[in-house]
Amino acid sequence: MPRFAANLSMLYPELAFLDRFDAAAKDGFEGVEYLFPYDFPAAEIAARLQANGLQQVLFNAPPGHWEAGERGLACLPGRENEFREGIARALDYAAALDCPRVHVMAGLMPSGLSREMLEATYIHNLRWAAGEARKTGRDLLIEPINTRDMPGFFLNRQDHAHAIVAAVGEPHLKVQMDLYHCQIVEGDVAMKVREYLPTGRVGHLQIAGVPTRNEPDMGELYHPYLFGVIDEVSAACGWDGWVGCEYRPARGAVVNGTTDGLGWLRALRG
Ligand SMILES: O=C(O)C(=O)[C@@H](O)CO
Ligand SMILES: [Mg+2]
Repeated sequence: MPRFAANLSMLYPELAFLDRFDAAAKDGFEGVEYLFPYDFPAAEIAARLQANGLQQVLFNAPPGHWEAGERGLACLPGRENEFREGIARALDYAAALDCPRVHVMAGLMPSGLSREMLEATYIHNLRWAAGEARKTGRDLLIEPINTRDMPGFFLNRQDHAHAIVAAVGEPHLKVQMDLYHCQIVEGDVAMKVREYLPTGRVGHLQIAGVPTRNEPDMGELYHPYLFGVIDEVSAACGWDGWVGCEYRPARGAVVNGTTDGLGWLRALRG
C-alpha cells in the first residue's frame, strides 16, 4: 500500500486549520501536506506536527497574490525578485517544519507575452530556486495542473514538466504528479505512472476522484488498480514518495465528514 498523506487544505474542512493535524493523526495518517503555512508561526505548526507524530511532507511556496487570483510567479517576467523572496521564505519554513519538498506553482499566462518568453523565465527562475533548495538538501516540485480548474495555468502536461526538469538540469527539481490533473488533461494514467516513476524525477503523487475531486472511490478512475501499479513500480524502481490525498470530502464541512469518507483507505488497510 502506498504511503498516504492527508491534504489539510482540503480534508477536515469543518475544523480550524491547526486542529486538522490532530484529526489526520486520529485517522491514522502519518504525513500531512497543505497549500500554505504562512498565516501561522512555523513553531506553532511544528508543535502540532510533533504532538501528533506527523511528518510534514509538502507545502507550497508563496504564490503571489492568491486572493487576487494569482497562482504562482515562476513563469512571470518582471516578478523575479518577489519569486526569490518567496522561495527564501518557503525554504525557511521547510527547515523549521523539517519538510523535504516544496511545490512551486508556475503561474497563469499573462496576455500579450509569448510562451517562449514565459518558458525562458520559468527555466531561469527554477534553476536559481533549485540551486537554493540543493543547499538545504530539499527538493522543489513543479505540478502540471488542468486548465478546467485553473484556466490559463502555464504547466498542464507531464511531458512538459519533465522537459522543464531536464532543461533546468538540477537534481533537486522534480515533478509533482497529481493523477487527478493527469487524468483530466491526458488520461492513460497507469501507463504514465509506469513511464515516469522510474525516471527518478517524480517527487510526489496526489490523488482524487475524477471529475468531482471527491474521495478516490468516486468517479471514473479505479484507484485500487492504480495503487497496485504504484506499489509494483515502486518496488521495482525504489520510488519511496508519498501520495497526497488532495480531495474535497463529498460530505462537505460536516463533523466526521472526512473520517466517514475514508472507507477506501480502511479497506486498503484491511
Ligand atoms: O491544486 C493542486 O492540485 C495542488 O496540488 C495545489 O498545490 C495547488 O497547486
Ligand atoms: Mg495537486
